[in-house]
Amino acid sequence: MAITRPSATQIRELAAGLHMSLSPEEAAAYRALMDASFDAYDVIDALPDYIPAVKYPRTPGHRPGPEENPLGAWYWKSEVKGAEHGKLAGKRVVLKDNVALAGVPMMNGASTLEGFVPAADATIVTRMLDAGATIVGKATCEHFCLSGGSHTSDPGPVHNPHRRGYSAGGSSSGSGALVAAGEVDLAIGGDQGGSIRIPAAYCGIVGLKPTHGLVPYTGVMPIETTIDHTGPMTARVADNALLLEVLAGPDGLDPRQYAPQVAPYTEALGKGAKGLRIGLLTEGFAVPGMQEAVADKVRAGAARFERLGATVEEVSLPAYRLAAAVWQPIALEGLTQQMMVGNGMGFNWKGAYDVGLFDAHAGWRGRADDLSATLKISMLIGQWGLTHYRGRYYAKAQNLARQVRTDFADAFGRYDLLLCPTLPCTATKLPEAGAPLEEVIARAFEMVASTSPMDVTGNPSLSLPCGLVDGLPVGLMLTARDWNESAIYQAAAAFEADGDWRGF
Ligand SMILES: NC(=O)c1ccccc1
Repeated sequence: MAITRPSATQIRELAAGLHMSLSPEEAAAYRALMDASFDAYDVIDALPDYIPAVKYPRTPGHRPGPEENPLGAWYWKSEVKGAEHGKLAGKRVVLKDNVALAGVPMMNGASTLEGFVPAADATIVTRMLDAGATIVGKATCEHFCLSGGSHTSDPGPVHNPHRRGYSAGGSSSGSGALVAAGEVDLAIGGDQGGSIRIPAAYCGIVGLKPTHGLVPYTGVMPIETTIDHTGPMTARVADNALLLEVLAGPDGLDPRQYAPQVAPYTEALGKGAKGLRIGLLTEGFAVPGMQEAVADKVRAGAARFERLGATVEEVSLPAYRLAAAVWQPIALEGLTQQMMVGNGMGFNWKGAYDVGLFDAHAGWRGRADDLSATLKISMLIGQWGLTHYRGRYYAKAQNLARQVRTDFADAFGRYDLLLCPTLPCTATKLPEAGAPLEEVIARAFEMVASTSPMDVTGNPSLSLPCGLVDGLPVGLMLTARDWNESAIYQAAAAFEADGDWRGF
C-alpha cells in the first residue's frame, strides 16, 4: 500500500496549522516537489518493523474476575516461563502494566489505551526470563502512571493489603499490593515522581528506584525521558538486590543509559551497617503534611542504624526542596510533550520505538474527556507552560536540575546515604467513586514533594519498611550517590536482619 499523498488543499491546511500562509499556487508548487520524500515513506511502509524477537512462548492469558482479584491489583494474568536455570529460577514476577509483555494486553491504567497489545517484550522482561523467572501477569497501575494514590486506574481502585478501602499507593499500585499480599515473589514498578517508593511505603515492602539509566527503560511506556525509571519491588531486601542484578546494565536501545555502572548488588548483603555514614536529611522531615508519628518512626529507624554501628548526623540540603519545585515543569511540560503530544514515546532519540503504541495511544485525542483528572490538570499546566511561556521553564528547570545534582553529589562526598521518611503520611482512605475533584487530586499528589527530588537528581533511592503507625506501614527512604545501590542494600539488609519491622 502506498502512503497517501496530500492534496494541494491539504498542504494549505497543514501550512495554516504551522502558521504559514500559502497561496493555492504555492501549495501546488510545494506539493509537486514532495514525491521523493513520499517515495521514501513507501519504502519504510513496505518493510517489516525491526524489533527485538520474542524469545519465550506465551498465551494471551485472561483478565481475572473479582473472585480472583480481591484487591483489584491484577490487570491481567498470564504465564510466561523463562529459562530452566538462573538467578530467578522458581520466582514469580508481576509487571506493572506499563511494561510491554508481547502478546498480552497493556492499558497502562487508561481506558483510552485499552485493547493495545505490544509486539515486543521490554528488555527487562527478556532479562528476567533469561534468568529463569516466570512472569505471571500485569499489575494494575494508575492512569498513565500519573498519581501517587491507587484510585485513578480505569480498571478500578487497588486496595491496600493492610487495610481494605485504603490506598495501596501509586502509581505502581498493583505491584505493591501483590508483593505485600504474598501473591507474587517479585514485581516491577516504574518511578517518575515516586511511583515505586510510594506504594512500597504504603504497602510495607522494599522498593528501589535505581540510578537513572541503570535499568533499561526500553519497552516501558514513558512519561518523560529525563525522570523515567523502572525497578524492583520485593518483600525482602535480598530479593530486591538479586532482581536488580538481573535488570541492570546497558541494552544499547535506551537514550537514558549514557554510561551505567553496574555492581554485584547481592555481595553488599550481610556486610552490616558498621561504618556507614548516614546523613539525616533535615528537609525530608519538613515536607508538607508531615505527620509526627511517621517522622518519629523514621527517627527511631535512624537510631537503630546508629546502634548497628553507622554514624548518623543531621544534614541540611536545601537543594532537596528546590528539586521538588524543579520536578514540576519537567514532569508537567515533559509529559504533555512526550507522553501525550508525542504519542507515547516522543521523538528525537535513538533506540527501540513501539510503533503499535504510537498508533494506539494517538487515539487519546478522540477521547480526551475520558482522561483522568490527574492527567487533565497536569496537561493543562504543562500546555500553559509550553504555549504561554514557550517551554522556557522546562528549559530552566533542566538547568537547575544540574545544579541540584551537584549539591546532592557534594553531600554524598560526606555521607554514604541520606535518610528521611519516604512519605509524610501512611496510607490514606481511597476516595469514593464520584469524590470531589479536590480530593481526587489531593490523594494523588499530596506526597510527591518527598519522593520527586530523587527523580530529578537521578540518585538511587529505596523505601524500606520501618514500622507501623496505627497498623499501617511507614517507609524509611535511603538515597545514595549515583550507581551506589550497593550502599543502600548494605544498610537496608542490616536493618532488616535486626528484627521484623512490623514490631518496630
Ligand atoms: N509516575 C510517578 O512516579 C508519579 C508519582 C506521583 C504522582 C505523579 C506521578
